[in-house]
Amino acid sequence: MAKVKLVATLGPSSWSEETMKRMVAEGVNAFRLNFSHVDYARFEELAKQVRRLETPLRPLTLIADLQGPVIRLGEFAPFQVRPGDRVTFTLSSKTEEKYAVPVPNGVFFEIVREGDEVLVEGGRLAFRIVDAGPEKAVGEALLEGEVKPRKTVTVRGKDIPLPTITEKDLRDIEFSVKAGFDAIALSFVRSSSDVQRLRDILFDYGAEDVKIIAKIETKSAVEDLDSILQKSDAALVARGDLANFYGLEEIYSIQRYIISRARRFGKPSIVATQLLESMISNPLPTRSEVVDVITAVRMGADALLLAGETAAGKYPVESVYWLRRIVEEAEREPLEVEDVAPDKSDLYESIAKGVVSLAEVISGKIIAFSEKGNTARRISKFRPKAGLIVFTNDPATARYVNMIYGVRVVYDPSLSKADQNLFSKMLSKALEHNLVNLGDLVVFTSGRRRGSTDLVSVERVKSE
Ligand SMILES: Nc1ncnc2c1ncn2[C@@H]1O[C@H](COP(=O)(O)OP(=O)(O)OP(=O)(O)O)[C@@H](O)[C@H]1O
Ligand SMILES: CC(=O)C(=O)O
Repeated sequence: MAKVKLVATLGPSSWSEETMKRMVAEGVNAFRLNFSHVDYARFEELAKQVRRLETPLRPLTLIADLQGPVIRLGEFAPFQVRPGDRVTFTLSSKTEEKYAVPVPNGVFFEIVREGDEVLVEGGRLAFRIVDAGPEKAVGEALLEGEVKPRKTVTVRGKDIPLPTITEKDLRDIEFSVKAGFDAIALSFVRSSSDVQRLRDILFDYGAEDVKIIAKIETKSAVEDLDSILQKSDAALVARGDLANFYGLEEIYSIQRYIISRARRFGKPSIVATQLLESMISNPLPTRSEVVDVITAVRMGADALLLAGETAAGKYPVESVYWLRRIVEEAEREPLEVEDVAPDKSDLYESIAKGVVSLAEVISGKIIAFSEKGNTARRISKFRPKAGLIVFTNDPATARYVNMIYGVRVVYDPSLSKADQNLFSKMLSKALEHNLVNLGDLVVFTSGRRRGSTDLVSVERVKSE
């Protein structure tokens, strides 16, 4: 099994139970649903379908990806543009005028200025604005392509001055909590207060166990990254929308920066978008896609996310197959991640580092019990070479640590932190599940108090 976790977006190409089953067999650990295309009845059914496919040793994390504050084009007949062609963005929801593009949101006209670059569909089309007014903006096409209705529109480098959590998002959050989603991916986060706002909303629903994945896709988020990471449970490198703020050539270093900061804070990082883009229509990836996936693994990403490849492509199962195959190849060589030092102010983190060093010195395996996921995060931060087996009695924790690099999860409600024989029980279950072998040395760890990691013990696996 790959150490890097695999996330697949569900969509019309992949949401049959049979296809999902095959994707799980190929190694998918988590499913994402994109709430830009939400259909509550279907999503509720899919959430149930995901639960039917999971087992105590193969939890499946279900992620609700909120739409966030986006502006979409209105209704019009698609048309082709070539560089130099002029189009007029007009404040309306629908138009039949030639070369007119309706934008049904006044906010767009408040922020767009002469000289700005307007991006449609994440930059697939770009227009230089030559004249901007309160209800109209004239743009000159910079790229060739088809302008299509309902696609997203942004102004390069500018945040959209709408609340990060929109009315639609609020409805979607309520739905996700009720439908049993495990994590919410918050789009267009701009500061840690956006994350706190979601935390408060979840608290009001009594859904503190639902995890928050901060999508890093604005310049403000990159600039405020550390405090966002502190407040979030995971970070997602949203390479698609990052290109609204940065040049494509800058994506590599921003991805590396986000992955490395996330690890400093012991939070899982997920790399998304265009990993195997060509597989939307081809059964094989390109050479450069293979290199991109290997690069993300070597940088130390916890998880990789397929989007259009599995949601709307012709080869959803093959895409997962190739992603796993490339990841496994990348994992044959050591990671290129820097050695991080434990945070001196956090004793438990130093103990976790000690556990990893000890396991390495004695060539042992690590078995941890993690109630809320803290022990698993702390240990994984130091990237134990022999991996990490995590037992938990909490299903939310099982599905959270399931997104963390190298973690083999065992959900077992019969275990308890207070049990004097916890370590020996975990050992016999690990043997039963073939996670350890006779003769192996095992380093056990857990915490006596909630949130701590302060018990360590070493044992050799013997037949009982
Ligand atoms: N639930 C869904 N229903 C229908 N189509 C979907 C669904 N989820 C994804 N898709 C399709 O898969 C494509 C890629 O999915 P992805 O989640 O990456 O969307 P995206 O690139 O973020 O685009 P969008 O701007 O539409 O949110 C989408 O553009 C859409 O065509
Ligand atoms: C995944 C996503 O939202 C992005 O890449 O922009």
